[in-house]
Parts: sequence; C-alpha cells; structure tokens
Amino acid sequence: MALSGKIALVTGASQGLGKGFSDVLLKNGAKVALLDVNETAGKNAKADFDKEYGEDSTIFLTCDVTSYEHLKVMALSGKIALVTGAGQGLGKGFSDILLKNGAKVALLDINENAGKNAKADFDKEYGKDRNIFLTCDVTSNAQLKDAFQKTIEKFGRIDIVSNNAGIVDETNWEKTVEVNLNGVIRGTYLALEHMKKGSGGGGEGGVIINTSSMAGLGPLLTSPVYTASKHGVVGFTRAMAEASSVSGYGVRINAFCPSFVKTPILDFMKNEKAAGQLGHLQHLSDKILAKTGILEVPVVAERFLQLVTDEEKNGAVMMVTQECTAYMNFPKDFKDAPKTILP
Ligand SMILES: NC(=O)C1=CN([C@@H]2O[C@H](COP(=O)(O)OP(=O)(O)OC[C@H]3O[C@@H](n4cnc5c(N)ncnc54)[C@H](O)[C@@H]3O)[C@@H](O)[C@H]2O)C=CC1
Ligand SMILES: CCCCCC(=O)/C=C/C=C\C=C\C=C\[C@@H](O)[C@@H](O)CCCC(=O)O
Repeated sequence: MALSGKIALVTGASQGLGKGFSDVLLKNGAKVALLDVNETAGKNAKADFDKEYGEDSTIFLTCDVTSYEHLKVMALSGKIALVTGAGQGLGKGFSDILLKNGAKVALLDINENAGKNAKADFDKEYGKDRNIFLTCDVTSNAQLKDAFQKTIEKFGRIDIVSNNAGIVDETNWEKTVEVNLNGVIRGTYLALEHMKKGSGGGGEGGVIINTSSMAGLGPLLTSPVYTASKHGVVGFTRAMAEASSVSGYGVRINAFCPSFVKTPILDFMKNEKAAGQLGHLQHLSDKILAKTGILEVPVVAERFLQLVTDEEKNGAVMMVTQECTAYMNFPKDFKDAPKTILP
C-alpha cells in the first residue's frame, strides 16, 4: 500500500477519469477529497467508495474549479474546528459553512437539546464522521478544558476555534460578562494551549475567531453591560493577536463584529425583565432595529469564513452591517486618534 497515510484531492472526481483516478488512489491506501460541481454525481461516487473502502476514506466537497475563492476555501478539508454556542443561531451557521468547505467540527453548547438537533442536521447533510457534539458551559474551565481534550482525542488536532457563545441579560449582568467576555478569554487561552507552535504540545498554529458585535465598537444604550462585554472581546482579541505574533505562536486571532442578525438572541429586545434597570428604554429597540436592519445567518457566515481563511489577517476586527463589511482601522499611535482637544 504505497500510498497509505497519503491524502489526495481530485477535481472532477464524480465520474469518468476522475472517479477512476480516485479509485486507484484509494485502492493503494490514500484518503481522497472528491471535488465536483455536480453534487448528485459526487454523492453517488462517495457512496460507491464508502461501500468499497469505508466511510472515512473519502469526503465529497461541492466545488466549482472556475471559482478561485471556492477552491481556496476548499483548503479547509482536513482542518479541525471547534465552535462554542454551535447549537443554534450564528454558531450553527459558522459550523455549517466550515463543514460545507471540508472541515470537521466539534460542536459545543450548554443547550444539549439544541446541540443534538444541530448534530442530527449535520449528520444528514455531511455524514456522521464529520462532527461531534459536546455539552459544554463556557463559564466552566473544567468543562471547556474537557471539551478541547475530547476534540483532540476524536480528531487528533485543532486548527480553527470560534469563541462564539453569548447571551444578553442586563438583570443578571454578572452572567453576561462571565459568558461573553470570560468565556471568550477562557476559550482563547485553552485554544492556544493546543494550537500554538513550539509549545511542546504539538501545536501547528491556526486561527481563533472571537465573536464580538457591533456593540463591541459602539454603545448599545439598551444593553450597557452587553456592550461592555463585547468591547472587552475586541480589546482582548487585539492584545492577544499581538502577543501571539510576538511569541511566534503561529496562531491568528481576530474579532468578528456583526450587526443585528436574525437569531433567538434578539428576543431579549422584547424582554423587559432581562433589560434590568433600563427596561424603560426597551421601546427604543424597535427604532434601532428599524435603522440598522436585520441580517440573515448565512450572509454573516460567509463573512466569518472570509475571516477564517484570510491568512493575512491577525488582530483584525471585521464589522458586518447591512450597508457594508469592513475592517476597522484603529490608530497605531494615540496621537493619531481622532479626539476633541479641550480648551
Ligand atoms: N444575533 C445578533 O444580532 C448578534 C449576535 N452576536 C453574538 O453572536 C454570538 C452568537 O449569538 P446568536 O447566535 O445570535 O444567539 P443565540 O442565542 O441564537 O445562540 C447562542 C448560543 O450560545 C449558547 N450558549 C449560551 N450560553 C452558553 C454557555 N454558557 N456555554 C455554552 N454555550 C452557551 C446558547 O445555548 C445558544 O445555542 C453571541 O456571542 C452574540 O453576542 C453579535 C452580534 C449580533
Ligand atoms: C441587545 C441585543 C443585541 C444582541 C445582538 C447584538 O449584538 C446586536 C448588535 C447590533 C448592533 C449594535 C449597534 C450599536 C450601535 C451604536 O454604537 C450606535 O450608537 C451607533 C450609531 C451609528 C449610526 O448612527 O449609524
């Protein structure tokens, strides 16, 4: 088996010569990523090879070779991702687009029901061996540590981490800080333990994307503690990105700042009880939403993927709104920062 342990990628692999090349590579011990623009033919070819060589010998990826972006992103095949808050909303959308582009994903969520439903959906779409669900509360160091460990045991490595789990609760505001900020800090430090190069821990580098929010760039007056937690994510991420670069970890760390997206978290804006002392301002939420509009998860997930795959981006803060997607430019030196000079 001259090719055992080797990984091959074949375009046009669903029929004809491409299927023949894939077959002889598999026969000689290689694992093969089957790429084809024809999804039906590709899934049929995978089914044939699953029978002959086993389910984990191939993956099928829908791919149009005329699209450079699409081909480049196929570079996720063989990559291992870990996503927190993956049971629904943006975390489920991020996991879906990572799976669609060839990665395997560890789905972490405190909500076991949502997590198991997400896994069932992904098993159907991408096959059972491409994801695992782990019940995990990001406010617990023990649970998060265990989830990282189980991911390594299952898939052997971690290349991509999305610290995404988040809540809005201005009444129990300590919990909001614990989940949104401390959970991201905990997830970043644990990710680095497994990913950083030269640590003796076998890390090979990678990328960490911390979900902040537009409320991490500007005040959301109805949710000041949520705003503070998201501003904290931006500041922590930018500092950690510099620390990672100077330390030679080989791990890129970026912040992701979407505006309002159609997910269950928006129910907060109708929940006066969760608004704490500022319940009287909840009526402003409709005005804010009317002004900003509401994005759809798949649109935001495409932007997330851009931030994952752009090897040039470290310490980047990507803003995603209805009007535009942009990288925030922060002054390199305080003297350059826009300010109002006092008399
Ligand atoms: N939907 C929106 O308008 C925007 C959301 N965001 C942020 O995006 C991230 C995802 O939020 P959405 O998907 O919108 O909300 P969502 O409420 O639909 O999903 C959040 C997920 O995180 C999980 N989660 C909550 N606490 C957890 C904990 N302690 N440990 C593990 N998992 C936990 C929930 O079970 C849920 O599955 C959050 O950080 C949120 O702040 C940022 C900007 C806009
Ligand atoms: C409170 C529930 C929100 C949970 C989801 C979330 O994070 C949504 C954030 C969306 C937008 C936040 C925007 C903040 C804007 C402020 O900085 C505002 O003051 C900026 C006004 C800009 C303008 O006038 O165009």
